[in-house]
Amino acid sequence: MPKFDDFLDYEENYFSQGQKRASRKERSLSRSKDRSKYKKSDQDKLKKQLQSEEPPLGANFLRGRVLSINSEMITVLSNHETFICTLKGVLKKERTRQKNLIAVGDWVHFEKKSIDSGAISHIEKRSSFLARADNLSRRKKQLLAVNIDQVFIVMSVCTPPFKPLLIDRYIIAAKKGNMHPIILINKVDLLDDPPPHIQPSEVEEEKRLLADFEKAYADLDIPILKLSVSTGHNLEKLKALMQNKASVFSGQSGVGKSSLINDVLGIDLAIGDVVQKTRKGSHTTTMAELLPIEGDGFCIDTPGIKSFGVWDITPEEISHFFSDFHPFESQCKFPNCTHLHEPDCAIKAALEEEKIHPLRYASYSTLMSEEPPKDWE
Ligand SMILES: Nc1nc2c(ncn2[C@@H]2O[C@H](COP(=O)(O)OP(=O)(O)OP(=O)(O)O)[C@@H](O)[C@H]2O)c(=O)[nH]1
Ligand SMILES: [Zn+2]
Repeated sequence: MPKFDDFLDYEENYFSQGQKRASRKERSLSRSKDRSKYKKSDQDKLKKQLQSEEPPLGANFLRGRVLSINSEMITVLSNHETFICTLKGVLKKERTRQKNLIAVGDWVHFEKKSIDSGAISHIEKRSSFLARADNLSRRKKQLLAVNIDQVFIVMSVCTPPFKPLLIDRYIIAAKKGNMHPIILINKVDLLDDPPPHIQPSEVEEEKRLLADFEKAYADLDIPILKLSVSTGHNLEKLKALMQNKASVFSGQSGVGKSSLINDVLGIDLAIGDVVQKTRKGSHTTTMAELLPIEGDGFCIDTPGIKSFGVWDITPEEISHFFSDFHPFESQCKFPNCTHLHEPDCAIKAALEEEKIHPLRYASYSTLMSEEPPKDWE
C-alpha cells in the first residue's frame, strides 16, 4: 500500500456525529432550525468564518489549493500556477498522529522554494468532507476530498429509467458531508425523441414520474435541473452553477456523468468506448483529483466517488434529513415512532391528508427498510 494512502484514511469528525450523540429532545429542537442549516448563505458564512480563523500568510508564503496527491508529490494551485510541494518537517510529525493530515481540496499555506516548488507549512480548516466506505481495509472510511461545495446527483430518464427512490440516499450523503445537493435529470431529449426500442407507454410513464417527483421535491430547497448532453439543453446553466465552486458528480452507472464532466471540462472524449475505459483504468487508486473547469471552478472525476457514503446512513440520519416530516413527528403516539408499522402515526395521517407527498413517504420507507445491494459498485 503506498505510504500516502494513509492520508486518505478518514478520521475527521463529521459535524453530524455530535448530532448523533445529542438526545432525542435536543435533536427535535434542532430540527426546527434545520431548513436554514444547509442554505447556501449559511455554508458561505461557515467558509468565511473558517478562513478568518487562519493565521496570516508569512512573507514569501503563498496560499493554494491541493489538486492531487501522488506518491510523495502534492500538486498545489496558487494564482493560476501549479507548484509541486512537500510537507514541512513540523507537519510530517503531526502526520503520524493525524492520519488525514492532507487531502485533495485542502487550502494550504506554503513557502515558495523555486518557481514551481514549495513546502507546505499550514493546512486550513475544512468546510466539508467527501468520504466513502473502504471495502479493502478494516478501517471504515476513506477520505476522498475536502472543501467540496456541491454534489450533482445525476439521474437519467428512459435509459436507465428514472429512479426517484434512490435520490434521497445521495441527498443525505451530501448533506452529511456538509455539501449542497443539486439534482440533475439528464437525457431529457429521450422524452421528446425516444429511441425505437422504448415503447410510447414507457415514455409517458417516465414523464408522469418526473412530474410527480418535481412536485414532491419542489419545497425542499434543492435545485433540480433537467438537461441533455445530446442536445445541449441547459448545459450553460449547469456551467453557471459550477462557477467558483468545487463540484462532484455522483449517480448510477450510465446516467451520463462522464458525458457531463467532459462537456464542462471542455474536452472531447468518446464516451462508453475504449478511450473512456482506458481513462478510467488509469485511475488505479481511489484518489481524487481536482480538475479546473472552463471559467473558474473545479470538478472531481474519480470512478470511486460515485457511491460516496450513500450506503452508510443510519435510521437517525434518515429521519433527521427528512425535514418535511418534522412538523408532524411530535404528534406520533410513540416518541420513537419509525412511521412504518406503528399505530397512531402522525406521518401516516399527514400522508393521507396529502400534507406529505406519497413519493416522499415511499422514499423514506425504502431508505428505512432497504439493505445495501452487494454489487453496488
Ligand atoms: N440520449 C442521450 N444519451 C446520453 C446523454 N448523456 C449521455 N448519454 C449516453 O449515455 C451513455 C452513458 O453515458 P456515460 O457518460 O458513460 O455515463 P456515466 O454516468 O459516466 O456511466 P459510468 O461511467 O458507468 O458511471 C453513453 O452512451 C452516452 O452517450 C443524453 O443527454 N442523452
Ligand atoms: Zn410516526
